[in-house]
Amino acid sequence: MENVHWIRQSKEAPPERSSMAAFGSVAVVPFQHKKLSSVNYSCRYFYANGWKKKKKLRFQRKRWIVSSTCPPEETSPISVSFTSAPVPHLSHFLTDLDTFPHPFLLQDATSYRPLNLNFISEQDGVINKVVWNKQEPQNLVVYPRAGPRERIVFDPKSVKAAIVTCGGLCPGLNTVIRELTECLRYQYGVVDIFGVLQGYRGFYSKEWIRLDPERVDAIHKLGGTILGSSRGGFDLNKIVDAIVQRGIHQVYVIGGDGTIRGAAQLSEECRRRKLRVTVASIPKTIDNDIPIIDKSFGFDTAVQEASKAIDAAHTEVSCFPNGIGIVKLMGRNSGFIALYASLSSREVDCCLIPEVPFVIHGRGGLMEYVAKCLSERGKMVLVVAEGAGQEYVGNDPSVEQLDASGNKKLGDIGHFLYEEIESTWKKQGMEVSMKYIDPTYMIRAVASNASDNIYCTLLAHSAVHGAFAGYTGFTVGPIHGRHAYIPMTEIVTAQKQVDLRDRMWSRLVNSTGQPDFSPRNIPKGFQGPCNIYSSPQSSQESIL
Ligand SMILES: Nc1ncnc2c1ncn2[C@@H]1O[C@H](COP(=O)(O)OP(=O)(O)O)[C@@H](O)[C@H]1O
Ligand SMILES: O=P(O)(O)OC[C@H]1O[C@](O)(COP(=O)(O)O)[C@@H](O)[C@@H]1O
Ligand SMILES: [Mg+2]
Repeated sequence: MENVHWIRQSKEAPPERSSMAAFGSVAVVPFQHKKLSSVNYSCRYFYANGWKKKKKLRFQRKRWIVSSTCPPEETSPISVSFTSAPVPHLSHFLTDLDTFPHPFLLQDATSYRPLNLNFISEQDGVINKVVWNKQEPQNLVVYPRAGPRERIVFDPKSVKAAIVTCGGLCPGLNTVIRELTECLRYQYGVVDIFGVLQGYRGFYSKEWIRLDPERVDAIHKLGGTILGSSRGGFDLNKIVDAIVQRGIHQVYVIGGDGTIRGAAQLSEECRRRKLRVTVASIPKTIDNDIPIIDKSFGFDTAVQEASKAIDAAHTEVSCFPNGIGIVKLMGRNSGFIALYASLSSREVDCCLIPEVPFVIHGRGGLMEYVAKCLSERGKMVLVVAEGAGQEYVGNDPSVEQLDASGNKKLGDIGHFLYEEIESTWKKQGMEVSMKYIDPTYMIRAVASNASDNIYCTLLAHSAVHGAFAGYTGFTVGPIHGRHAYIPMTEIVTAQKQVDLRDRMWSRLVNSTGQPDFSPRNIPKGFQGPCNIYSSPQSSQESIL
């Protein structure tokens, strides 16, 4: 049974470049053929007829091969089904949708042209999963692959586009604005490109500005957004009215989860009014909490900047007796920045994130670990995400405080830990050198680094291609490295958080050496935030 191969049999040969979504539910059955063992193929779809080794595969004509060898004991069929992601499209509600050739195809096109004119077909897809267990049935989702289409639904010369940035700052905002403008002008020939100032409220309360390649030429070198941003101010009807009044066809919204919730409503309202308007979003947030996509732009840069703060903390604590450095980083509900910056620096002894509750005092708690670090190394670097340990510092839940966008205002866990650690050791007459670093806005108010710049370029270009293809209510982003169009409604249903079962979190714990401070791991009698002196069992515990 050594040369077992998995063959996906299909009665009808699928047409050239057919989308996997079109195949429906399939059974995968094992097939044995010794000659195949010499053929080097992997987990891709191959069209047997198209293979060079025709002789060897003669018997397999008009069949699809799924993967190479599989363990001999697995012989039962696996059920694999494909569902197409329901990305809204103008053709769903506009019956008279004309199409036009892509400007790349026009002989007189002066715009940028890809050398090989590699257009993306509507049948091309990106699957949501690349790692699977061969014994488990698979329900795969296929998203339309991002990229230029041969036929587009707007005459580029008549298109008016608007760009807006909303929510908190993020490295790369200006690069996205620049590349939207450049792609619209140079790849499609769009002349009327407008920048909406100060976020959503700017649609109806501010003058818009004109954007062109000259104006945006050097902005990718700047932090922030040349358009300005804001929280709050989302007024659906006023915004759509402004879009109609100014004759806008394409709206590009750059923002995070809140912004995309608003953009989904804009797209829906345009559909309801039967407007020939597409709404595209480019997902932004340093928190990296957007689901489905691999990561959000600006995250890499933020991690890089956060690592500098950690380095500074480490230098400080290394030079003073019993140095304890606390670095507070952004991350409202997700601890990705804290996790990745800690992992990259390798000098962090403890990383606290919103996803992991922690006990401070008592056996197995944070203070016990601080004592251990000081006695073993004479120093400690602690990184805390702003959303961690909110049960200790959260405001009165009966009067929940929200910002203008409806986001919960957080208590200051950084200062709380600073004071708690300092006072615990002071009580014992022990000298500790406390250092507190809060680089909050410094990690996001910078220009994007090189890799984020490239990433922003791809996101912006993909968004423009998607809008010209007629998609609306979509977000763009890479899924396992390939850019795809994703319905906004899917993006806003969940927030991505650090998966504690994932090996990345294990790597962090291995790197810091921190124990599990979560309440379930603490012996009874030592739980809760304020039980510092309850049931002391040794002199060591009594100070914790
Ligand atoms: N549920 C929502 N529906 C409509 N608009 C929203 C919603 N949540 C937030 N917004 C708007 O989106 C913009 C940015 O939201 P915010 O949460 O501040 O930042 P981010 O988009 O980065 O998450 C704000 O103008 C806000 O009013
Ligand atoms: O002080 P501000 O501007 O409200 O921003 C603080 C928040 O912005 C963020 O950087 C990103 O949040 P958004 O993605 O919602 O913009 C959070 O990490 C942080 O809590
Ligand atoms: Mg947000």
